[in-house]
Amino acid sequence: MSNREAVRKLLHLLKKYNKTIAVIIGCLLISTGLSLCIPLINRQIMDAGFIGGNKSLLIQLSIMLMAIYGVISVIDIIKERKRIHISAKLQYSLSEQSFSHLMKMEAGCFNRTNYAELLNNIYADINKMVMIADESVFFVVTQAFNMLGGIVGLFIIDDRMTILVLIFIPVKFIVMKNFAKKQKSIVEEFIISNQIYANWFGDTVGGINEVKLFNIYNEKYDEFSVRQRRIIEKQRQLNMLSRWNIITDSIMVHLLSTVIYVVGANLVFDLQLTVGSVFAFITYSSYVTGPITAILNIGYLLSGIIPSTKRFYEFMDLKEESDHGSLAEAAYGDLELENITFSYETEKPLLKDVNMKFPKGSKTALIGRNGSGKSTIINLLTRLYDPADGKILLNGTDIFKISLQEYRSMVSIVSQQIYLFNDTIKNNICLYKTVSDEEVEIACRDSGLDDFLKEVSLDYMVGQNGSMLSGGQKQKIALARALIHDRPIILFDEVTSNTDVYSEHQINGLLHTRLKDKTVVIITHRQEILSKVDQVIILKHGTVTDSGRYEELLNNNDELSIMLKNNLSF
Ligand SMILES: Nc1ncnc2c1ncn2[C@@H]1O[C@H](COP(=O)(O)OP(=O)(O)OP(=O)(O)O)[C@@H](O)[C@H]1O
Repeated sequence: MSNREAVRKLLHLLKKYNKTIAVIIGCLLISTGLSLCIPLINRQIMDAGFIGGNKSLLIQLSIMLMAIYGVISVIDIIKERKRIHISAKLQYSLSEQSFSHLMKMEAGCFNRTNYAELLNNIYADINKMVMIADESVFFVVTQAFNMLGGIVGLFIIDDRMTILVLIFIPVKFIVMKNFAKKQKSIVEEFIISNQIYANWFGDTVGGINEVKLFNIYNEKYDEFSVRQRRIIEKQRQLNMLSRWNIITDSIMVHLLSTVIYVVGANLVFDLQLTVGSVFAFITYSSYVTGPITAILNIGYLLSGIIPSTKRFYEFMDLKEESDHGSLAEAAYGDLELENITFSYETEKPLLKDVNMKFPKGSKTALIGRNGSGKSTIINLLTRLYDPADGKILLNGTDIFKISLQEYRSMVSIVSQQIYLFNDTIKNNICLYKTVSDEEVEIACRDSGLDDFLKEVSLDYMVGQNGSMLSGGQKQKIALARALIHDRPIILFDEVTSNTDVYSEHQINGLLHTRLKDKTVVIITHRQEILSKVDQVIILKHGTVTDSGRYEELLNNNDELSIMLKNNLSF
């Protein structure tokens, strides 16, 4: 995305608030107009009041000044309320957009990024983008007005000295522009360093147990040190640059004031100018030179906002799950994979022309060596990924013609990689579905979780991703969850890998009792289950090599019989 496009997107964000922005700019123009009168009043206070000895005029003008300051303050409060309102609305709207996009993103988008990096990027980018409603952005709009008023004020006082100020403008502009350019490049490096750190941090915290068990703390510490130092160095450079910016600005302003004092003093001594005029002139000159910094500060500000805007919209452009199906109600029936071709990465084809049929209410076991594509079939059946070619049919209807929500409401998954929310066992089972306690209890009994529930209650908090539970207990919660949601198609992804013989027996029993009418696809190499299912499908390197009833395959498929006889795992 180009800078121009990023600016266009930012302006588009503000479009909704046109009216409020108009009020803010109106307020700023009124207060700028009022402040332009202040130097002239001050000049009168000095010349006619103090030097001329006119006490009553001095009091009147002082009261007038106070009133002007009062009005400016009231206007400022009105303006700030409006501005803060825009800022808060923007923050909510960007957060809301990013959250709903995140929920709809394709599963593949999460393969190369971790949650800490995502959180860091979204949080940092939104905070930066909201700065488009920063006070200084609106302030700059009125600065042209301020400059113009300042130049008029200067000319009113003395046109010769005004030339001095006008010569100063391009000098200051060039110096300040250099600062803005440098800051832009440091900000970009700072953002990249932060992103690298957040990615590394999320990855390291995710692998905290590996760090401990493999004693790699020192190596991780070194990595931390390199990454964190890079960020701190960039931050240091930014702080120093900003300090140099302020110092240079102030030296230049003082230089101009000194020149004005010297030239002004000569004019005062020659009785061509009053003392009050010199002070008013200095104030007006700050009205003219000040905006240069303010305008370039916008460059400063934008140099931070634009990279964040680009990254935010690149994130927003990540592909969402396709959901073009219009069918809001799908009929339960046979599930079929027809000539399915699929790959996670284009250069590495995985599934090649795969055909499978799971008749309504049937039980199918998928077997094959590691990496043969079993879980990938489940990923396609849950529509976490879309096939590159071929069709998946439910009761003869292409599942892509069914709305994603409707299709997903027909499928449950019991996976070895179940994610448990940091909530109670009951809430993890029900997942926002309202069910009676009795139903939950029955599901817990059928899933074999009731043993564990003798030790803890259903209100037991499971910890971050079920960290307070064993692998087997987590899988039983996954099974109870599937039973409670009672969907017609149930996919078991290696659920028996973490279960003991008793639980395996229980799952096998369930398949032929409570789940009797469901279409079940189960990835397992457990013989007790294989021997009872309606069909076993063997996958090898992404293709179906054989299928049939277990006993038939045992007799006809050499590879299977050798492996099972030797009790080798698939
Ligand atoms: N998200 C992914 N992105 C890229 N490649 C992937 C992804 N998930 C799996 N793969 C690759 O696809 C291939 C098939 O993986 P899959 O998980 O389907 O195998 P599997 O048969 O279930 O294996 P296992 O028995 O080890 O669980 C593997 O080579 C794997 O490296």
